[in-house]
Amino acid sequence: MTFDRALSFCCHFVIIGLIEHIYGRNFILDQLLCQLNQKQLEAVTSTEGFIRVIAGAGSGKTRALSHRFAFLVNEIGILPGNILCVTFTNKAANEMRHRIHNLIADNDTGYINTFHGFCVSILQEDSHAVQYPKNFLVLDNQDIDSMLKIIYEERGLTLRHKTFSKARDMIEMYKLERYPNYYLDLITMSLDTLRQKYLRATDVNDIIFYGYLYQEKKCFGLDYNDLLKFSLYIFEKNKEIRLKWQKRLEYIMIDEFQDIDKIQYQLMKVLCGYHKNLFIVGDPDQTIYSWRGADINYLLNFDKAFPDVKTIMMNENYRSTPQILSVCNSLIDKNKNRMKKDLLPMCHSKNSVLYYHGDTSEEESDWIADQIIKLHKKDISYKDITILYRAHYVTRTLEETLLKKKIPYSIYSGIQFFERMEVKDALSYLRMITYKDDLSFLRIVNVPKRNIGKKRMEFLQAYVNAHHCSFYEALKECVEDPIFKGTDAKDFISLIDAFSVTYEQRTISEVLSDILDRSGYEEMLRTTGNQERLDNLAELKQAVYDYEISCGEEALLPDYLDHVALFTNSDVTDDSDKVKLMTVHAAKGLEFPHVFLCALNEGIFPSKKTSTIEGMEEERRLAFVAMSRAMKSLFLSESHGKNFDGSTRYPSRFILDIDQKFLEYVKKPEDTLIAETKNYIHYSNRYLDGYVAEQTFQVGDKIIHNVFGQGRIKSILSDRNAYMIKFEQIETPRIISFRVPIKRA
Ligand SMILES: Nc1ncnc2c1ncn2[C@@H]1O[C@H](COP(=O)(O)OP(=O)(O)OP(=O)(O)O)[C@@H](O)[C@H]1O
Repeated sequence: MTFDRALSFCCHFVIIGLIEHIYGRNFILDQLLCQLNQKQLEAVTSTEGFIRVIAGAGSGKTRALSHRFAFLVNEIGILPGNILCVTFTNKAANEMRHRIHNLIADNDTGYINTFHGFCVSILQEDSHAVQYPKNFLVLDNQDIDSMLKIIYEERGLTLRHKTFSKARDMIEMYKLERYPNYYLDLITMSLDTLRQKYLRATDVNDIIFYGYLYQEKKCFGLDYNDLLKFSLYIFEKNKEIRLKWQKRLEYIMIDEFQDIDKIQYQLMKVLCGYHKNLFIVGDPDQTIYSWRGADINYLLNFDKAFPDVKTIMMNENYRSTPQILSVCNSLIDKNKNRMKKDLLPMCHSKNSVLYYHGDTSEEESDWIADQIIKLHKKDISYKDITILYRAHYVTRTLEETLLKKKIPYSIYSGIQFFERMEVKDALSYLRMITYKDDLSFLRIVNVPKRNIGKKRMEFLQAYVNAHHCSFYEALKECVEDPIFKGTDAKDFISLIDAFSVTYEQRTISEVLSDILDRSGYEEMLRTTGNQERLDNLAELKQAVYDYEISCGEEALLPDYLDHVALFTNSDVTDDSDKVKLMTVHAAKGLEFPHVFLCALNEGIFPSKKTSTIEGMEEERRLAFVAMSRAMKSLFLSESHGKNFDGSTRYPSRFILDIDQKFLEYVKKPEDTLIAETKNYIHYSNRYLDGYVAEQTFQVGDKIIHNVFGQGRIKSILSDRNAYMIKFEQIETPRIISFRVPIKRA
């Protein structure tokens, strides 16, 4: 949080206090509730039992959730610590926390977190039930890669066997599908037995998988899957702990319920088992994570799974203009498998949705840039403009154009902020002070250089293996050995030990600045003249400071480290005046005044990886999510040319799906291109799994085939979706798929 924001919070609390003093509590309640429409009001005040809100995009779900929290606290008198509010991302959790802060004027905002983040809270309190220490490590991708490095070196594997990113995916798949009970190995096996299992493995995947489990257990590290599995396991095995959490969580609210997966659903079911107060909000049209296990049926069948469910529908949209909503409604209406609902506009405007077809991608980028310049001339800030796309690779031409036309922009992604070398190093120093774990040790013991190179590390590794201790313990025990003569090992130990003793009495930001200074890390960056890295460290310090302000007294270093391990790049916001570029997935749950959705081409959006009918519907939902982010204006564009694989680029079917009367064509594709596109879509649809071609003819009908000419249907092979046809010009009959167009003769 910036200083300005902190100040505005304080002012807000003072003002609430004053109003309460002058006008009394009912005035505050009226203020709280008068910001809501009828349906929102119903959602906010229906506190008991199982409530499902099916809400359209921009209909104020987030507003309803935050006001409901405030109503429970301010009106009913529930303590914030007895409410759990689950959001989809950390960014959304932060946003919700701020909003609730504003509404309840209380520092304690209870549990507002993602499922993973909430599991960290469970385990911080109860990991003893699985013999894990309270200070377990939450692992992120870089930690996993460091572990893979150790395994690869130990077992002679190379990236040719498997890249780290494929290995990570494989581990996740093994945990979810192949060995769903893997966590029992972590919990019940001794470290030695786990190591034996790893050493006995011969298959590459098994070596990596068991090597990883061994490494995880060795440092008491838990990845995202483990956090959920461990929590569920504890609840299953330990009735007392389960009851404690169930009793504590008097009210549970879950946002973005359309994207919940099986294990999150199981956890939620356990948690609401005592008070039975569960409030869920979701939009079936915004399910975009099926590929990661999300299942829309949990939302649709909620009323069958729980007793006396009250369902509230919210369709009044406060975000977008009527024109934008007509485009969104008309697009999503083309999905067959959906609960029909239209978004109703509450805003007024005359701006049309513009569509531009470029002959080349340069032309498309030029048009976008020119539109941005026009908006900017009308006093619209760059930061109110966002360019969305399906996949990162389309941004190259766009970036070149923005640079050329001197339009400032920032991309939400690339290397993730918390994965940048200097940020990871700084966090490793903090972790070293707190946990003294091997991963952090290996990362920073020789950064900056302390003359502890390969030979000395091998020496330490041998000591660790022989004495079953950590690297840090090994270094401390061997520091007087002649091999460490001429190194800065002693200074390193004094530094870490000194900070370990004092960090609990200091603020995290103080510890961070001090360790970066005294370790010589910042000095190292200064001497190499790396300003960008220094700027990133400054940004990290600001992030730590924001965390301290929003968490109050709870802000301890171990909490911060757990919090930060759950972060992704989309959680870092850049508030400077720049156009934002991001993928549609990253834009989920956000809104922007002016939106450009570019590269709307077949093979890009919908993605060429789409291989099923359901997948195609998910792509359409994704396009719907993209368009429904726009508040005041929406610009759609695409361009002709060739794809990477040499295939022709056609305009996306999603443009054709939209009722053309809702689009204003700035430059329209030629009629022939539109005809070709329709033809392409027609044919490519038939290759999607789940495509059911209809049987349109009966036995005996005379038909004409494009190539074989006239013929007569002899029989219908329903099980194979095909006809047996005797063609006049061919002697023997042929089996012809329903997929192929055949005309009646
Ligand atoms: N009752 C209301 N009156 C006026 N404005 C409202 C009302 N409810 C919500 N809004 C405004 O509408 C916009 C959308 O609200 P919100 O972000 O809560 O929607 P959402 O349902 O969470 O959206 P999505 O699912 O598309 O991410 C916000 O700018 C919000 O301030």
